[in-house]
Amino acid sequence: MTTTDESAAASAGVPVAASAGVPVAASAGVPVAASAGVPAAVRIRALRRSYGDVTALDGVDLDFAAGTFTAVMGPSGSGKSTLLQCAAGLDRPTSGTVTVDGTDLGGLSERRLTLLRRERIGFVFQAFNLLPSLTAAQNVALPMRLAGRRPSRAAVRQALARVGLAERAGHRPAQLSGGQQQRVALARALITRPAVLFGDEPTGALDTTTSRDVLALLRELVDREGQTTVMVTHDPVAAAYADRVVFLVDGRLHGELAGASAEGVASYMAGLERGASGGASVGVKAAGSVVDGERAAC
Ligand SMILES: Nc1ncnc2c1ncn2[C@@H]1O[C@H](COP(=O)(O)OP(=O)(O)OP(=O)(O)O)[C@@H](O)[C@H]1O
Repeated sequence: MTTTDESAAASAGVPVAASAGVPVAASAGVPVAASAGVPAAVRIRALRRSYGDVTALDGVDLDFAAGTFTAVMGPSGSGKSTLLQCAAGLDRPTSGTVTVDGTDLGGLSERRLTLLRRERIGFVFQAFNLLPSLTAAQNVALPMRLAGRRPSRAAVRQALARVGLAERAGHRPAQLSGGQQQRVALARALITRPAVLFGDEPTGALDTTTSRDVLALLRELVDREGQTTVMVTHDPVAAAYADRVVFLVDGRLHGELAGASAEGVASYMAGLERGASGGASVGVKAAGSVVDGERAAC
């Protein structure tokens, strides 16, 4: 199987994670949404991931509440992609637990983990990873076909309709714009109705306007269908589409903002880049509010 095939297969069904463990003033370490009685689609506890001498994740506790949209930010090398890969079952933690939709990934054999990834987790990448020789419909159906299943035409059509591409089913990637190609990748990730959709810089290869269109679609999928979504991004404007932004620094959770504006996210990031004390604080509940600077000294 080629790398592209593997990516396509991996993107066919995904789980996610959520935030907890960040010192949040009003909820004492409980994620904002979870504290409001929303179950966690992804639960991460004491997550560590080392690569030789490099500690990419250093004890992360986080919940991603069902039906919410979370952005993960932080300086380069802070562990964002590693967090997503571990939460999506694409990488194995050195220690700690990841629970997706009630299943502890650490207890699964490789085969069962692969099955869970296909059925319960969706993943989209910066690169769209579509097979150029296949039509949009065939690309959407590919992961299920690789899993030995044949999705109905109606299911494929519906998946494309959910991302606004019902009329493009017969087009090949080269006949589609970048934004449309990412929408096909989204349809492919969502066809199994995953418990969690993960995106690693899903708009990183798109121009500003197209990027906003894709972000608006992600937001709509959360609002309309309750699609739990977790996205790594470097872009404060992108992060502002999320309900919640969590910040990693040196493999640790540094803080979070709820309902933040792009300016609020940019300000927090600027604080981190100045050396942590500037904008570091933890936001809770009220839209755009920043409450409690407890981790500011990290
Ligand atoms: N497979 C690997 N082997 C060795 N080190 C790795 C591996 N994957 C990640 N790392 C290291 O772990 C740390 C975290 O990497 P990660 O890619 O998760 O960071 P990131 O926040 O996503 O960075 P960026 O924003 O630059 O993409 C880095 O120091 C990185 O070099």
